[in-house]
Parts: sequence; structure tokens; C-alpha cells
Amino acid sequence: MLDLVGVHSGYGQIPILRDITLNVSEGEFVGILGHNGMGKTTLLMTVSGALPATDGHIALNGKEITSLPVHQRARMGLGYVKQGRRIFPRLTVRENLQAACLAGGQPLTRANEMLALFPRLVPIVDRPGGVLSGGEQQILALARCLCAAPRLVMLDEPTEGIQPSIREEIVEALLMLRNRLRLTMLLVEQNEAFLGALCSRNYCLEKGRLVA
Ligand SMILES: Nc1ncnc2c1ncn2[C@@H]1O[C@H](COP(=O)(O)OP(=O)(O)OP(=O)(O)O)[C@@H](O)[C@H]1O
Repeated sequence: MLDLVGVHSGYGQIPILRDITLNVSEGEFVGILGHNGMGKTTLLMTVSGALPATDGHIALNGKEITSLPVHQRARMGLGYVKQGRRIFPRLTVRENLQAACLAGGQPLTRANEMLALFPRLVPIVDRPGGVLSGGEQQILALARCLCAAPRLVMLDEPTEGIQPSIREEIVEALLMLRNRLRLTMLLVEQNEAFLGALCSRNYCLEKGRLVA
């Protein structure tokens, strides 16, 4: 479903990713494990189109997307939950979801479908995003991404700053999505146990290179 071949990228003259080749098959959950600063976010930004690949090829469902802008990749089914969740702090949970439906060209009723999928959000649906706990924000960020009906979701460090009990809830939510929606996921994390609970395969990223 997602194929990277010999991808390089970086920031201006600073090379970060070197010769990244990886693939994620449809329905598969694949992890990228790496410590701080190894290039995990850079990798997801490059796949999303926020950062250009300086060499190599990226294909989604067999179609070359290497030069496509972010919004076209998103329209082709690529979802991206950024590190730090980035939810709108002044909008309520419902408004956050509705804004994502509009941005993704989906009917507003899809927000209700997301609430049915994530019951934890129901009692807090009228609360501003900015007052939610880290775990609630992460679940909202995931639900918000799904409003655009992606087929492949990239998650950047979903357990960052989240207590273990909520971490387990996020694992359950992701397993539920795999079973119910047959979603495909590319997860980047520092938490090996979290990836172990979810992913059929893990790659390890070290100093911008995949080492396993
Ligand atoms: N805008 C930028 N300009 C220049 N260098 C950057 C920029 N953003 C990140 N870097 C550098 O790129 C390297 C990889 O950063 P990246 O954020 O991809 O790592 P990461 O594995 O996601 O780390 P973390 O787990 O801390 O989020 C780091 O050395 C970082 O300092």
C-alpha cells in the first residue's frame, strides 16, 4: 500500500533521512522505532508531503506520490496524526471533529460516527480541546484524523507524555480500528512495548537510516 524506495530528505542543506526503503501492506500495522532526533518525524513529514524528498520514490497504492502536495496525498487516503496532537484548543471536541470532516470533504454526520467509535469522547463532546488531558487529546486527534476517511494512518509518538493506563486504552482503540475499519497504520514511537502490542513488523531508525 505504501512503498518507499531509496528516499532521502532533510531541511535545506541539512540531510537527515538517508536511503530509506520500506513498505507497508494493506491492513498491516508497521512500527518505526527510534530514539529522540533519529528522524522519525522527518520520515512522516516526508511521506505526508510536508517535506520534499530530495531523492528516491514514494508510492501509495502503486501510484507515485513523491512530488504531490500534502492535500493531494491526503485526498488519496493518507492520514497523519502529528506529534503533540495539534488539536484546536478553543474549539470543542465536536467542533474539532466537524472541522476535520469539512477539511476532508466528508459530511458532518461523520463526526457522530467517530463519537460512536470512541465512546470516551461522548461525555466531553462540548469541552474545549485545550482543557482535555493528554490521553483524551490523543484519542481526539486520532478521531479527527479518521473524519477524513483515510485508508493509511501515520501516527507520530501517540504515547508521548501519556500514563500507562491510557496507553493501554490507545492500544485497544487502535486494535479496534484494525478489526472494524481494516485500517493500515505506520506508527513511529520510542516505546518498544507499545509497538510490540500492535505491530506485525518494526523497523528501527538510527541517525536517519533504517537499521532493521
Ligand atoms: N526544521 C528543522 N531544521 C533543521 N533540522 C531539523 C528541523 N527539524 C528537525 N531537525 C533535525 O532533524 C533531526 C531529526 O529530527 P526528527 O524530529 O525527525 O526526530 P525524531 O526521531 O522525530 O525525534 P523526537 O522523538 O525527539 O521527536 C534532528 O537532528 C533534528 O534536530
